[in-house]
Parts: sequence; C-alpha cells; structure tokens
Amino acid sequence: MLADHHFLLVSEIVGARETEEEDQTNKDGGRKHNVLLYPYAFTVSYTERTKHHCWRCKDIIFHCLDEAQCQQWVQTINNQLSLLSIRPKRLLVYINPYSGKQRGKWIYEQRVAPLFSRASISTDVIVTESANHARDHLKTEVDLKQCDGVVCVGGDGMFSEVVHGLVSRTQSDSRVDQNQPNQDLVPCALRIGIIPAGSTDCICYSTTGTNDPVTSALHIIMGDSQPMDVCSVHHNNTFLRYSVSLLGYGFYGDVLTDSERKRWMGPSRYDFSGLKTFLTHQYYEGTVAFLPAKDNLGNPRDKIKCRTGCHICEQGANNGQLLSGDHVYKMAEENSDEETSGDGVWRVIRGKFLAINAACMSCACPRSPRGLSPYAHLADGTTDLILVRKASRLDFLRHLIRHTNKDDQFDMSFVEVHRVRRFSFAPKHSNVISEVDLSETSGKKICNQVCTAHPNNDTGHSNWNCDGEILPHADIQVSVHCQLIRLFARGVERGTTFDTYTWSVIEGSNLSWQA
Ligand SMILES: CCCCCCCCCCCCC/C=C/[C@@H](O)[C@H](COP(=O)(O)O)NC(=O)CCCCC
Ligand SMILES: Nc1ncnc2c1ncn2[C@@H]1O[C@H](COP(=O)(O)OP(=O)(O)O)[C@@H](O)[C@H]1O
Ligand SMILES: [Ca+2]
Repeated sequence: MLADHHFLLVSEIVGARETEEEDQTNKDGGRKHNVLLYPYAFTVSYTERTKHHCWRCKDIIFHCLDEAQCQQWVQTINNQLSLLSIRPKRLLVYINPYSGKQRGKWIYEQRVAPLFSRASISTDVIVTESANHARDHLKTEVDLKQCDGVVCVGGDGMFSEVVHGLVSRTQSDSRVDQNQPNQDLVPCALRIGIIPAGSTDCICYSTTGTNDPVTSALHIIMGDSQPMDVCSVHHNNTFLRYSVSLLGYGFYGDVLTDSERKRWMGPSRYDFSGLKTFLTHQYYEGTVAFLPAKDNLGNPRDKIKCRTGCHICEQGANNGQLLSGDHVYKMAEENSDEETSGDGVWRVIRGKFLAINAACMSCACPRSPRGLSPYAHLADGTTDLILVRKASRLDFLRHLIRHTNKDDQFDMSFVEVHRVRRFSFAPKHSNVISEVDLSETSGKKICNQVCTAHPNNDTGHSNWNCDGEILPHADIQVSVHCQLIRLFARGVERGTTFDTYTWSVIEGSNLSWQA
C-alpha cells in the first residue's frame, strides 16, 4: 500500500554517510531495538519542503546487518549522486561580513557550510575586505575553470558585485565591448548562488520564494538552474552598470541616496529613509522613451505569475534578442492613454513623475511579498516599466501600501506600466534622450524638441537606484539581455505539498523503503 511506503527521489538526496554512534542512539526516534538487531547504520540526508517555499535538510537512518553492507549502500548512493552532472562539486564563496545585520559569516559557517560538507562540495571561501573586492577578484584573478559556480553571502549589492565580475570577465574573455548599448552579450557559463544575509534580499526571494539561507544552500546542492535577464545601463555610449532587479528613479533613488548615509542602522535604514522620502513628496520632470515587448510575452497586468518552468520565459528566449533594427519614434502626449502595439515602435512619454521604476523581475521581498511588479518574469528578456506620475500624497501612499497587500498597485489613474525591451530616460535638464536611439531614426528632431521643450531651470534630478547602488547619471539608456546569467535556483514553485511532487517519482531511479 502506498501509505506504507516512502519514496525518496535520488535527485533530492543531499548525501549519504555512515551513521555516527551518537546519532544512532539520539536521533533515531527512540527505536533502539533497531540498534540492537542491526548495529550498523548509514544516514541519508535529503531535502524536504516545508511551509512558504522553505526547504529543510532531513536525515533518515537505515540499519544494516554488517558493516560491509552499510559501506556498500553509502558508496552506491554517493556514486549515483556524483553522476548527477548538474550538481556543483567545487564552489567559490564570497562573504560580505557587513551585509544586513552583519551575520553573513555566522550564517555561512553555521547554517550553510555543514550542508555543503554533507554534499561533498569543496569550497574556497573569501571574506571580502572592501567594496568591489569580489567583483575585481572575479574580473581579473580567478581561474574560472577551477570551479562549478560562485556563491555570494550577502544582499542584493553583493550579488550585483558577483554579476558585474562574472559578466565583465565573460565579455572581456570573448572580446565583447560592453560600451555598445546594442551589443549582444555573451552569457556567463558559471551559475551563481545567493545565500541571503542582506537588507532586502529581493533577488533571492524572487527566485526561490523565500529568503532562507538553508533553502538557498539546498538549491545550490541540488544543482538547480534558473536563467535570468540582466539590464545593461549606459550613459552616452558608456557602460555604467548592470541591473537584475530594480532600476528606480525618483522615490526609490531618493530612498537609497538617503539610506546610504545611515548604513549603521542596518536594514531598518530603508524604513526610516522610506518614510522621510515619502514625506518630502518630490517629483521629477523628464522624458521616457521605450520599446515595447512583443505581445506574446504578456503584459504586466495579465496575472500570469512567473513560476518554475515558466512558459512566458521560454517564449522570451525563443524570441531572441532583437535589440537593434529600425526604430520608429511615435510621440504620445502627456497623460495620453494611446497604446502602441507591435515591435520596433518606440513610444515617448513626457511628464512629472514621483517614481520611474523598471522591474526586470517581480522584485518580491519580505517588505513586499508580491513585489514591485508581481507578474514580471525572471527570464523573458523584458523589464516592466512603471511610471508613477505626480499625484497627491494620499494617493501615493495608497499606491505604496498596495505593494504590501493583495490590491493592484497599477489600478490607479496616475500609474501606468509597460513591458519593454529597452528604454531611456532624460531628465528635463538634459538635451539628449539617447544619441544612439535618436540617430537611427527620422523621429530625431521631434524627440529633441520634446526633450528640450523646457529650458533648464532649478528642477533637481534624482538618482537611479540600480539594485541598491546609486548611479551617477540621471539620463540613461537601458537594454534587457535575455537570460544572460543563471542562478542556482528554480524560480518560485507552484504547489509545494508532498502530494504535488510524489507523482513525478520515476521507478528504478529512486530509493524507496517501507515504514
Ligand atoms: C507605507 C508602506 C510603504 C511600503 C513600500 C514597500 C515597497 C517595497 C518595494 C521593495 C522593492 C525592492 C526592490 C529591491 C531593491 C534592492 O535591490 C535594493 C538593495 O538591496 P540590498 O542590497 O539588500 O540592500 N533595496 C532597496 O533599494 C530598498 C528599497 C526599500 C524601499 C522602502
Ligand atoms: N568587506 C566589505 N566592506 C565594505 N563594503 C563591502 C564589503 N564587501 C562588500 N561590500 C559592499 O557592501 C554593499 C552592500 O552589500 P550587501 O551585501 O548588498 O548588503 P545590504 O543588503 O545590507 O545592503 C555593496 O555595495 C558591496 O559592494
Ligand atoms: Ca524579465
């Protein structure tokens, strides 16, 4: 009878080892008769799903008649596991000791390293000594052939360092010029793991459904692979940065700028600066131009969530990276609800904005469990461009609060959202929106007129918040690079109860036993 059987997928086993004597007597649920009848034992560690997308490492003890049988089981299981080529065997680990509540080192040593050791993963661990230590080490010093993946312990900023190091290294190894905004970039070969220990942990949360270090460690051990889009950010044909989560001008740029001076407060600096920025209620004038995504990639309000094995992301990969080509500019009046469909047609919108946000993924995090753009996709080659126009304080508060509950933050008259492949922004003071884009089109004159319609005055600029780093330029050009990197993750899973995954047991390749 099925109820009397347990199945364990080989792919969900962490490792097997001979059981220590104390484990046998202490952790075997008090079944001491087994110890007497079968004095030799081995332990199999495996992953078990618990609530809220969290995974735990569980142990089962199997008893044998003799030591030889015991050793044979351990060897056979571990041999089977070593055949799973997707699993990493050697990892390079960077720990930011100052992330979040400064517990990165403790989290790694106490919660993660023991699991890696159970899975027979060898590690080179580097505790960073300054900002950009990990980035520069990856860019120039590491022999990437010597490891199967890179793990960062920290927040989104630490992940961003690793992405910059790996992506830049890959481009320079392939002689690709990152300064060309239309350039097709070469995807990175190595996967990246995130052990969350930061202040926001949005990238970890959006790719695993939680910000739990043990869950992340288990995704790494299982050798999961989740492709992810990366935005490149340029200013006048000069590469500035890459972004994988939030690019935010106005509200989120101002929150970040203020919060950087309060790093000593830890993660709560964002709450303090968030409140202060909200009360300041600053808006910014400028012009946004964007290239909408193809219709088959859905739209930011279609209620299709990006989940493990997402078919929209599959479509995005099939669509490819059509970044260059003839772009026709189409002007849209401020506050116009005119829609432009089809690819290759740019739209330009001028206005006064409280916030301009581009979410390349949902940006779900503990502060906002559905995220800035709940239906954005991890790997479809697009970013959701959210324009929050000037509105009353009360309306803006209502909009912000909707990020924390189930209400639709886009269902407000002053908010619009577009799924785009490229966009650019020019603040009111800037004369040029994007020399690259405009030089290619006959719409150049019209667009320049829009951008310079208001002569420079005393309106200030905000900063861009680029995955938690402040960008020095307000006028930027952004292109999404479909699936440029891969994470040790599998996206957020749909159902996570035992029933929903036992059906996938494949006879013959799994360990089963009777209770
Ligand atoms: C009155 C209630 C207002 C609540 C608003 C909540 C909205 C939260 C949206 C959060 C989106 C987060 C996007 C992720 C950004 C991170 O990359 C960045 C850096 O993270 P880290 O390196 O871990 O520090 N974090 C932020 O920019 C913080 C934004 C917080 C804004 C309140
Ligand atoms: N050893 C270090 N000393 C100071 N800053 C560092 C160090 N290592 C990394 N950083 C920088 O710290 C910043 C914040 O890191 P992050 O891990 O995102 O923490 P948090 O989530 O708390 O912001 C990043 O910009 C990163 O480049
Ligand atoms: Ca995306």
